[in-house]
Amino acid sequence: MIAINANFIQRITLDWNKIAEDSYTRMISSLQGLEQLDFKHAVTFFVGENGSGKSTLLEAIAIRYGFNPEGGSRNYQFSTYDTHSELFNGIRVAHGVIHADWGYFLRAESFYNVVTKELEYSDLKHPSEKYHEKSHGESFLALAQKQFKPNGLYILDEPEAALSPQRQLTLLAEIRNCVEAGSQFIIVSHSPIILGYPDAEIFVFDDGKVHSCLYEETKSYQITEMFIKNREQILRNLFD
Ligand SMILES: Nc1ncnc2c1ncn2[C@@H]1O[C@H](COP(=O)(O)OP(=O)(O)OP(=O)(O)O)[C@@H](O)[C@H]1O
Repeated sequence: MIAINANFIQRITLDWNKIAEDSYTRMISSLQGLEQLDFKHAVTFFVGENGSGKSTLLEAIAIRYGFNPEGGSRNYQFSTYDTHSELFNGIRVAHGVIHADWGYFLRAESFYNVVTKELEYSDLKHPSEKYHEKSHGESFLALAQKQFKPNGLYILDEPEAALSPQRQLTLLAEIRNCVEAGSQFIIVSHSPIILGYPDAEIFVFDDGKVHSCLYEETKSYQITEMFIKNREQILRNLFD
């Protein structure tokens, strides 16, 4: 039986002719040979070393899909500090037959600005959730729980940054509920807990290319496992 791909974003293609010659994105080795990426699973992860280009590509996809570079729903239009790359100029998104009812771009790094905007956008009909009156992790999870809806497209950049391991598990359950209700997620993560989501495709941005790998092959899994099993020896080697 052929599985039907019900994703809202099914494929991205990258036309480097549309990217400026002096763009720093041309220097990111994992992206240099990238022409196409297929999204066949409801949950796709981008993993890899710091600086390997994950957020640059995630952000370009989000902007091309119509999200504000700093995050929020597609209704959010603001800019606190313009740092996004022009990679989105070269991106083409192949949409599925069905369009998403809702969507949210959630970034750990600009979360403060988004919840400040949520307060500014609030009115009597749409009261603020007052995220600033909660802790970082409480507010991050509360925002996710409020915004995750059926048939939505969710782009998350390092959602674990604010979350305790316990709350990362809660986030996994929220993602599961949402996926079962027809949603799609594209997530950058370093967390061995978040990456443990079943039936996901994991794209690694290391070794000068973007390529698929298994959960157990990720550095996040391997280094965490090695550390927990050999903590004393690893620390001795590290400190000596
Ligand atoms: N505004 C910018 N100007 C110049 N170079 C940039 C800019 N933003 C990012 N870079 C460079 O692009 C590369 C990829 O950055 P990116 O943020 O995509 O990495 P990442 O894989 O998401 O890393 P991390 O895991 O640390 O978040 C890095 O080497 C970074 O220094």
